Amino acid sequence: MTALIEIENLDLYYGDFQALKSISMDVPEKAVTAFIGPSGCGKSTLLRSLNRMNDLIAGTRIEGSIKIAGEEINTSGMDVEHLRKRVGMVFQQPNPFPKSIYENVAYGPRLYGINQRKKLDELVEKSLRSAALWDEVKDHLKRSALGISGGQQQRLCIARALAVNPDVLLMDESTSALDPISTLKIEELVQELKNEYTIVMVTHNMHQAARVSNQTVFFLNGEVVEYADTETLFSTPSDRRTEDYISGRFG
Ligand SMILES: Nc1ncnc2c1ncn2[C@@H]1O[C@H](COP(=O)(O)OP(=O)(O)OP(=O)(O)O)[C@@H](O)[C@H]1O
Repeated sequence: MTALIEIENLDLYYGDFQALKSISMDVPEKAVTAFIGPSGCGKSTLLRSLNRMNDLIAGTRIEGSIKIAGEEINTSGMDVEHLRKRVGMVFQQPNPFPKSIYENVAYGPRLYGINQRKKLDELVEKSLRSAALWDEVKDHLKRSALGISGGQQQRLCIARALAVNPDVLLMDESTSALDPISTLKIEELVQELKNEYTIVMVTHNMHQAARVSNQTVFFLNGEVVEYADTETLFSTPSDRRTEDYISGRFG
């Protein structure tokens, strides 16, 4: 598989505290990569590094290299707005804007200068279809996004991210606030989306990582302990610490 993201010797500090230690790994294109590990091991920090969301946290210092499609993103010259268009993100809690369903999805395209109604209508429909939400909302696109269920709101947030045509979708525990049926819908959706997008997901749920991902990365104390294809990592882990974690001995 081709690597879309190449991370090399990445160190990240929050003030004096080193949260990521010499991380080197590749993220393959058009596949699902899962980050697992106990609380506080650095999963979300690495995820946020991939679209420079850590820039928003005061006192953060980062060293090392992250290349996306061959382009270094850890440089002062990087256009961060453009990077976040290419690398979209969905969070733990659904966070639709207090606007209509339509306007949530049209927001990004409008920001990037698309104002033609017909073009926006097409983009909204395409994004909602890709997020497996169209059939449920097509007859009330003008209703408030805050009035739909949590699971639908999360799929709306996925549609909003897809509307600006990203290459990468980052998902930070994006199903942990949802009921089992909504979770399953998003897991099925991720299976579809990986045909077109590179997906990186943080999950606390090892069963989810096993069900959904192609590659799994196990983190501990800011380090990558093991990185393998998901089946191998869960069936024959090569590091004792991975084995202890996936068999529930800690974390
Ligand atoms: N804004 C911050 N300022 C200072 N320290 C932070 C900040 N964010 C995270 N940390 C610390 O960095 C370490 C890694 O945190 P991170 O949130 O990346 O872990 P995680 O594996 O995603 O955890 P969880 O599974 O609980 O979300 C933790 O020790 C955390 O306390």
